[in-house]
Amino acid sequence: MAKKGILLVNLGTPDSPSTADVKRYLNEFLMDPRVIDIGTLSRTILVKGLIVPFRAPKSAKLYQAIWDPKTGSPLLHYSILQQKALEQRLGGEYMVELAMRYQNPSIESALEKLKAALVESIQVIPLFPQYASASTGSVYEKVMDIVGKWPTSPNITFINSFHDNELMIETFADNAQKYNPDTYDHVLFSFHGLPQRQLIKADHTHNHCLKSSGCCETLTDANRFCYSAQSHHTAKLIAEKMGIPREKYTICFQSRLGNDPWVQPYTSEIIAKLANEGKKRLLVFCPAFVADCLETVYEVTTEYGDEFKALGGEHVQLVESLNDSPKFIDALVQMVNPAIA
Ligand SMILES: C=CC1=C(C)c2cc3[nH]c(cc4nc(cc5[nH]c(cc1n2)c(C)c5CCC(=O)O)C(CCC(=O)O)=C4C)c(C)c3C=C
Ligand SMILES: [Fe+2]
Ligand SMILES: [Fe+2]
Repeated sequence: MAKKGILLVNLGTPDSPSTADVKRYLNEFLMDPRVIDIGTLSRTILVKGLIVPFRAPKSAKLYQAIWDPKTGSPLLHYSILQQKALEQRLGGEYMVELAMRYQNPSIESALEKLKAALVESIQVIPLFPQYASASTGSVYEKVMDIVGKWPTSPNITFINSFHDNELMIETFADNAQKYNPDTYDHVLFSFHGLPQRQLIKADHTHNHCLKSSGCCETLTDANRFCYSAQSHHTAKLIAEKMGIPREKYTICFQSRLGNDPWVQPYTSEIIAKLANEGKKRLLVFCPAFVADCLETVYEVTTEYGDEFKALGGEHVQLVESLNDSPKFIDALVQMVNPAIA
């Protein structure tokens, strides 16, 4: 009997932490018009002339700091574990492939494997809990660019977002327990940032995002694709699950690139504010990522940790990501087939 195909897609990572490989990765990533959403000529000048030449050697050093001698990039390592665990949990009826939107394993190669196995259907799961055009939307576009050219169009479906998935929320809450959350002065929910322009573009009502104060902080029917509103919703659900009172946590956005305004508040500014208020210990969740990666292991633990200490703080504790925790694999099983979960 033909198997059902599942394609897990995460963002991407360089093949190695060498400057040449980081350059290739950043070029592919940042030349995506959904990631830097400006005209082609301006994007080419900005990315190839400015960002990549200056950023690649610096980023390569950061990747070298997190690269495991045996398992390589944490993002790829945990993604492979997720793929293997999901395939095992789903059983013989399913074939699970992993791809990265940028670099390797490529979406092309993963789709070719599913096609060669004559799968009866393909379900694509972009591994981004909150919808953004720069992440989920880009995966849709790339998959459809490839599959749309096949002579036989497969039965294909996509998971759009899973910002409120109960098992995902529980996994983050469970992961925090071992740090005794009550012993922290404040909790941060730090999401990957996004240019404000992209929030406005993704507003399908054309009349909602960033139109009034706080409009992107509550999820409603009108802004259901808003990355900020979905992020606020995820944070609220984790906080509720853990019983963290509203005044004890802040939702913020990290990893800003360039000078354009991004979704606010910025994590670095919140860290400085909390240090100035005399807070000593911070517990940080990064619920935009399903796997630990440069943005969690390096940016939060090392960069924000050092910044906080330099301003008088004592400790920044990252709550591990979902990685291959069995409950998160259950969440993926549920997305594929609620009857199995
Ligand atoms: C305009 C720039 C960027 C946008 C928009 C953006 C959106 C976005 N990214 C992720 C997930 C990840 N991003 C990661 C790294 C990363 N992101 C950017 C820039 C934008 N991201 C850069 C330049 C980098 C590289 C790191 C660096 O050079 O400092 C990663 C980690 C990859 C890894 O190998 O570990 C992830 C994951 C999402 C979900 C998103 C939209 C919401
Ligand atoms: Fe990013
Ligand atoms: Fe919004």
